Amino acid sequence: MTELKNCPAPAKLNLFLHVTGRRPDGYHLLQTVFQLIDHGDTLHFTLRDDTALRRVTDLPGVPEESDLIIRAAQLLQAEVRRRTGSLPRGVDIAIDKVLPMGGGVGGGSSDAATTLMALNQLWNAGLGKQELMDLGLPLGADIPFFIFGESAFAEGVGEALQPVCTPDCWYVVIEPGVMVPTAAIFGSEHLTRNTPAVNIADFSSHSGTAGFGKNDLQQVATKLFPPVAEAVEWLGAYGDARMTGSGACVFSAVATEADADAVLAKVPAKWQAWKARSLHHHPFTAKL
Ligand SMILES: C[C@@](CO)(OP(=O)(O)O)[C@H](O)COP(=O)(O)OP(=O)(O)OC[C@H]1O[C@@H](n2ccc(N)nc2=O)[C@H](O)[C@@H]1O
Ligand SMILES: Nc1ncnc2c1ncn2[C@@H]1O[C@H](COP(=O)(O)OP(=O)(O)O)[C@@H](O)[C@H]1O
Repeated sequence: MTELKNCPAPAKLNLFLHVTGRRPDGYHLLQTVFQLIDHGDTLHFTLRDDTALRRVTDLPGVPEESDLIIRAAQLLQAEVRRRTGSLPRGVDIAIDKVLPMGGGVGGGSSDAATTLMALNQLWNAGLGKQELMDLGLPLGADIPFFIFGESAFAEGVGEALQPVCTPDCWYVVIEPGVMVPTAAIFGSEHLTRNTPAVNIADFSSHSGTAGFGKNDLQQVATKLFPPVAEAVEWLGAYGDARMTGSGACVFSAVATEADADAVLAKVPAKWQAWKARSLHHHPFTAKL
């Protein structure tokens, strides 16, 4: 095999996100439910004759060397060399970028996770799922989840994962048109960091699960970025609207695709908005 085309990198939504404490290194301890959705980027991998790792698609604002796709590929290439003594062949990586950057839908992390899974196969590297998850974690806390490959209840910084049953539904997602820097939200003096711990059964036994808990990062993000507050208020007229991750995207669950279309038809033109269906499993791990 010399190429892997059309590899999906789906987005996630954080159905709730509680900040329960802080690690000694300053990183925040979270509890969250990650929901996979059927909207995302698509990556294409082609082996090269040398050992270079190249992104062949321009991504405005993200230099090639800092792209999580390239950094993930470098990590795995080095790991394969450590294990086998030889460097695997280089790769050209193309990306159809759909997901908003800094949107809280995990685009960069999902791209990196798909890269690790695709190159593990293309290079016959033979790493197990947990090994790939461990390799990805230092690059981004959401990467292990995407490799885990199913909707999950997460703790720690997001790396301690348990599968969880989530509702089959559609989501309307609004992009409020601002990029929210994750570090600024976690660094805010106004962030509450002591939400009492819940357990997976509390989430699972909640009937309207999309409305369980809250997003502790939302209060800070809406103060710093008024367009996020505006989107929460607007979408709130159609259901329980909340922010995903550290923002900026805002989502609400609806029962059917027709319901999603009805809300989308009314979204003010100044915002990008889209619909997505909940997924139980990652569409790429299912293919592997
Ligand atoms: C908030 C979440 C929820 O899914 O998602 P996104 O909104 O990014 O999608 C993640 O925990 C995002 O984790 P990760 O992707 O690793 O965050 P980064 O952007 O690398 O973090 C930027 C900075 O935020 C702070 N940070 C991040 C995560 C965390 N649990 N505690 C922190 O204190 C750290 O100062 C870190 O240096
Ligand atoms: N392949 C990539 N796609 C998106 N962002 C990337 C990528 N590689 C690096 N980044 C950087 O990571 C940051 C966070 O991106 P992203 O994962 O899309 O947002 P979020 O963590 O809010 O869901 C971006 O602002 C960008 O600078």
